[in-house]
Formats: sequence, C-alpha cells, structure tokens
Amino acid sequence: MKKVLSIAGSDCSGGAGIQADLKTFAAHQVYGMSVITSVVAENTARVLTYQDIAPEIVQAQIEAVFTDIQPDAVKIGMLSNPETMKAVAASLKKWHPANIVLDPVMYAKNGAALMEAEAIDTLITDVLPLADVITPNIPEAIKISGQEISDLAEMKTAAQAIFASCHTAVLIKGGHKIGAATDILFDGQSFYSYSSDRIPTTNTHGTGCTFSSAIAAELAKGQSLNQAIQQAKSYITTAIRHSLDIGQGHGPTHHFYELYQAAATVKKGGFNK
Ligand SMILES: Nc1ncnc2c1ncn2[C@@H]1O[C@H](COP(=O)(O)OP(=O)(O)OP(=O)(O)O)[C@@H](O)[C@H]1O
Ligand SMILES: Cc1ncc(COP(=O)(O)O)c(N)n1
Repeated sequence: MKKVLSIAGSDCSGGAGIQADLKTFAAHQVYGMSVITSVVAENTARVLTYQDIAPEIVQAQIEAVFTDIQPDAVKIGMLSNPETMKAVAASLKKWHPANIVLDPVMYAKNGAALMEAEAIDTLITDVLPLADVITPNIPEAIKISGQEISDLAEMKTAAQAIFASCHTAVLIKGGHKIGAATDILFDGQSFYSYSSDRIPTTNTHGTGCTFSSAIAAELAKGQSLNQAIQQAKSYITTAIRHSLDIGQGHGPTHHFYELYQAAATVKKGGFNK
C-alpha cells in the first residue's frame, strides 16, 4: 500500500486541515499519516483561536515517521510562522521525500488568518522551493506573486512569476473566481488548465486541503503531475457536489471510497450525477 504523510494543522470540526487530508487519503486507499503543526479551534463558521505546536515537536513527529516509514508522497498545509516553516524545511532537506505537494494556507474560508503576515518571506525563500508543486488559491497567489489576479490571463502571469522565484510547478486554483472553477498549472515550460462547472454551494470548507491531498495520493500511486491533477480535480469536484450541510457556516466536502470511484468514472466521461 502507498503511504502519504500530511504535515498540517488540526481542524477540530473535521472539515479541513489534517482531518480532511486523512479522509481524502482513506478514500484513495492510501495509508495516511499526520504531523500536526498547529491546533486550530475552528468550525464551519469561524476560527476562534489556534496554538502552534513547538517547532522541535513538529520536527520530532517528522523524525518519528521517517525513521520508521518512507512516505511515497508528502502534503504540506498550514505552517503559521517562520520557525515552523524553518523546522519543516530542515526536515525535508534531511529526508528529501518524493512528491511534495504544498498548499500555502494563509486564510480559512471565512477570512481568518492562519499564517502570520510576516511569514510570507520565509515561505517564499525557505519552503516553496522544496516542493514539487504548490497549490495557492487566488488570494494566496496574489500575496506570493505580488501581482493582481482578476482573470485567467493574470492567473497565468502570476504562475510564471511564482515559478521564476521558486522553480516549483505552480497550480493556481480558481475556486475564488466567479464563473467556471478553472485551475491553471505552470510547470516551467507549459500551461495546463483543469476546469469544471461551478457547483452552486457554500459548502466548500476544506476544498483546498482535499484537493492537495488528492494530488499527493495520486502522485504516490505513480501518476504524472498532469494525470494526478486531472484525477484530483475529478475527486474534488465530486466531493464538493456531495458536500455536507453540516454546521452553520461553510459545510465540509464529503469523502468515501465510492466517491473516489465515481470521480474516476467522471474522468472517463461516464459518471453524471
Ligand atoms: N463551487 C465550486 N464548484 C466547483 N469547484 C470548486 C468550487 N469551489 C472551489 N472549487 C475547486 O476546488 C478546488 C480548491 O479550490 P479553492 O480555490 O476553493 O481552494 P482553497 O481556497 O485553497 O480552499 P480552502 O479555502 O478550503 O483552503 C479547485 O479545484 C477549485 O477550482
Ligand atoms: C487547520 C486548517 N488548515 C487549512 C484550512 C483552510 O481550509 P478552509 O479555507 O476550507 O477552511 C483550515 N480552515 N484549517
């Protein structure tokens, strides 16, 4: 069985962070592991507060995993401060795992900050270059690139600018744009586009976490980056289509193996909910 590690924050309400990642891994039938970077007191509507795990404990968790089990892919989510970023970067340099997918989490769906504003420089210089692909949403891509993004052409320009600074493939997610949910990948040479109709729902808590974990699971299974994103795009679209009306804010995406199978069928053109 393929093994995938998530290094991310904990969402006690179960929709985003480590909890979404482990559910996604289970649906993909890969063995999931977790290194917790921060404990976030949050629910579908708001973030109350969070407490970061000490950097040496983050490193010790990574050490515990890698001295025993070699992950086939690593997904990285919430890293709220420069010290945690540096600790994770040092561990990645030590163990140099294959297939690192980094979701540069800055805000929760409701707008609450999950990364300190001054950590952006460390993110860009120390962490992004270690990933194989990064998956910013539009507000995150604006912060990283320093460019405005209001349409697909500007998504492409921003992806090129981000690639120029970190030499890592960049997948900018269009979930925050009006219109179709179109994501753009720039791998340093070519652009690829992944699109689905926008599903009319506010139940999108954890979409970014789910998508990046699905990409990591597919890379662990040996798919190319383009294939992995195609499969993961079908999975996130299906998980949003079946999202749950739980809680008073943005309900969570839904995960189970049958959804993964259904998503695989969508890709072949046969599944139509
Ligand atoms: N309403 C929607 N309908 C269809 N696809 C969507 C919708 N919202 C988001 N997506 C897709 O979900 C994936 C995650 O994108 P999104 O921009 O929501 O990530 P994110 O903002 O990082 O998520 P989060 O805020 O949960 O961290 C992308 O493939 C995006 O196109
Ligand atoms: C621990 C953690 N990590 C990431 C997110 C972003 O996900 P979302 O924007 O869907 O709330 C989150 N809310 N909590």
